[in-house]
This record gives sequence, structure tokens and C-alpha cells, in this order.
Amino acid sequence: MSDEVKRGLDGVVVFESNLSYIDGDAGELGYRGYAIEDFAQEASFEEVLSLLWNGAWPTPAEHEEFVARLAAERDLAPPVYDLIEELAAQDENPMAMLRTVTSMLSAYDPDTDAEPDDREANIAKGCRITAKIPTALAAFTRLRDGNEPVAPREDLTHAENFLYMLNDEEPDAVAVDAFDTALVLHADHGLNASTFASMVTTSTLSDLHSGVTSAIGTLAGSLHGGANQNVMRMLKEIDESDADPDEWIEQAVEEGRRIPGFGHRVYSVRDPRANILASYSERLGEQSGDRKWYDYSVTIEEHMAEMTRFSPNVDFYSASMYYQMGIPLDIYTPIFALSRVGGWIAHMLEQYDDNRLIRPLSRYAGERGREFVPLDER
Ligand SMILES: CC(=O)SCCNC(=O)CCNC(=O)[C@H](O)C(C)(C)COP(=O)(O)OP(=O)(O)OC[C@H]1O[C@@H](n2cnc3c(N)ncnc32)[C@H](O)[C@@H]1OP(=O)(O)O
Ligand SMILES: O=C([O-])CC(=O)C(=O)O
Repeated sequence: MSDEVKRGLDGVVVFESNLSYIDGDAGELGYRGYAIEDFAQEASFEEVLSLLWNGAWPTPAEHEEFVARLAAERDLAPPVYDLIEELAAQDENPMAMLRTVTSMLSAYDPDTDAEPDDREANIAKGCRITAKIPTALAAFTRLRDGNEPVAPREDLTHAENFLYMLNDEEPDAVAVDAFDTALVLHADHGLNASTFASMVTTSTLSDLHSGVTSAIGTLAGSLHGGANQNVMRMLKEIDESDADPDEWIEQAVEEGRRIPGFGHRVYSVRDPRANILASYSERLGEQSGDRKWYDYSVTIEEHMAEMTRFSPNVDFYSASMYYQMGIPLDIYTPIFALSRVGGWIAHMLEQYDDNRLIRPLSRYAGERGREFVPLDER
């Protein structure tokens, strides 16, 4: 057995999966064999969940049933609302809130005592987690901003309902289209770090709630899902600095700053999701009559292309898109989680069906044979 260390598991293939196909050099992404460009603006997030979890696009009857099942699970048990209120009062970080609340959801899940690899119970738990975390995020955001939570509605789609709960008004069609497409595009992406974390957790035959909780904690970091918030912070920094955006980005690159929203372990070219998200960012700018955020983004991309080998990833254009929709900056990463939960669950379902404990090796690099000295002799 080779003891070569593959830092960051770069290039190591550890599973077979039927979920997402990525060609990082060609800039291609597909879910279960369907190219994202063919369905991202056509299929709803609910349809994509069915595709990922069940392996096929739903028929109209299956879709209707699934949409109703998900919508019926949106509300939270009163103690969960109490926890959210407490966390909002503490001004907890929104990703930490989501991680804590997801963990608590298992206490109120009717299938909590099912065998961890019981597929039907896991689909039921998956529906509940996916349906409830948008309610938790919207309630938290409203409470910490001094507003009353808005109860979920069963007659709205997943995307519509979240925006409705967040703003206490029904969203317009452009916002719903943009948001639903963003949910679709963030739903799955191979063995990214948070998905891997969820699978490490369930490979021990731990439960689905634990897997999602691990994944949320992993998505939060700035090298992964946390980058979308940092992109917007960067765009605001440029805006507030009054600097010429061209000069700002040139200087940042020359200083060796790690530019959020650029670079990827798998893509050597522009992330295909960024193409679609960029078009929404531009459209929202045009709709509002202020293209500034989109234009800053384009300037950064152009300079990055000239000065570095890095292209935009999924987090780059989602930032200006969400900002122009009036979404608070610090909930961009939780919004990523509201979508990626679909992919985490799909991968965990695959994992349970063909499980083997994930347990790689480290190469010991410390000393050996050292002499122990008891505490009172040190
Ligand atoms: C949903 C997602 O998770 S998409 C990714 C979101 N994350 C970001 O956008 C954060 C910015 N990007 C990055 O940090 C990286 O490109 C990652 C973490 C996404 C992938 O990087 P890795 O494959 O692990 O490469 P690694 O971190 O080893 O970087 C290799 C080199 O490229 C540089 N580099 C990588 N990304 C960037 C960037 N965005 N800006 C400037 N330099 C970069 C690193 O500084 C490093 O340089 P060095 O060799 O001189 O030290
Ligand atoms: O695949 C990755 O490493 C990161 C990513 O783009 C995602 O999780 O969507």
C-alpha cells in the first residue's frame, strides 16, 4: 500500500455515484445525466429533489404529491421556534443557527428512532429537514432584525414560500425565477467538502440529521459555501473605497489576496453554474436600473482572467444576484445550505445503500519510542 500523502485528497476517487457528472476542463455539469443548461430554468427545485432522490424526473401526478408532501412539513415545533428566538437574541451567526436548529429537528422527527439506513424513513426525514430549514432561516432573520416571524404557506412553491416568509410579502415573478434557479443550480456538486462530510458521518451508520448537521458546519467555511458572502463583502469594499474597480482588483491580485468566488478544485474553466447566475445578476441590475454590482463583478472577472488562471465559481455571481434581490448578506451561505441539503441527502441515500465505513490513513510523522516521565517528575 502506497503511503504517499494526497493533501486535500486532491484527485483521489473514493466513491461511485450516479448523482452529478462534472467535467472540470470542459466546464460541464449534469444531474443524473441531464445537463444543467437544459433544465435549470425550466425545472423547479422540487422536481430536482425528486430527480436526485428517486433517480427520475417526476410525472405530473408524482410531482403534485411530492410538492404537497414537502409543503405540509414546513412548520416548526414550538420549542424549535423558541430556540430560534433565543439564538436571534444572541445574534448568533446564521450558519451556526442553522446547524444548531437542524440538530434539534431530530428531537421532533417522528422517524427519529428508525434504523439509520431505512430508506423510506430517510426520505421522510429528508422531506422534513428540507421543508423546515427555510422556515427556520426566515424566522431567525426576521427575529434578529426586530420583526415577527411569518408562518409558512402550503400554497406556495419552495422558492416562493421562502421569499414570502423572509419579506412578509409575495415575491414578484422575476425574484421567484431567479431564486428557484439558484436553488436548482446549488443542489448537487459531486464530492464537494460538505457532501463528503455528510457521507463520512453516515458511513458510521449515524443518522441523517447528524449527516446534515456535519455538512452545514462544513459548508460554512470561506473556502467552500462561505465564499458567496465574502464576494459581496468584496464588492461593497470596492464600492465604499471610491477606488477605480480596475485598480482595486489589480492591486488585490498583486498583493496576493485570495479572491473569493474564484478558483475551484475541479474546474479549470468558468463554472457552468456561473454562466446562468451571471445572466440573472445582469437582469436584476437592468430591472432596478443600477448595473453597478454586476459591472464590478465583470471587471473583477476580466482582470482575474488577465492576471491569473482563476475563473469564477458558483459563489461569484450568486452574491450580486442575492444582493440585488434585497437578501441580507449574511444569509447567502445558509441559502446555499437550503438547496445543497437536497444533494447531501441524495448522497447519503446512496451511501446507506452500499455502505462501507470511511476511514483513510494518516502517515505518522512524529517521534517514536520516547520515554514517559510521570507528572510529579516533570
Ligand atoms: C461552492 C464552493 O465551494 S466553490 C469555492 C468557493 N471558495 C472560494 O471561492 C474561495 C476562493 N478560492 C479558493 O480558496 C480556492 O480556489 C479553492 C479552495 C476553492 C480551491 O483551491 P485548491 O484546489 O485547494 O487550491 P489551493 O487552495 O491549494 O490553492 C492553490 C494556489 O492557488 C491560489 N489560489 C486559489 N484560489 C485563489 C483565488 N481565488 N484567488 C487567488 N489565489 C488563489 C492559492 O493561493 C494557491 O497559491 P500558492 O500555490 O501560491 O500558495
Ligand atoms: O465542488 C466543490 O468542491 C465546490 C462546489 O463548487 C460546490 O460544492 O458546489
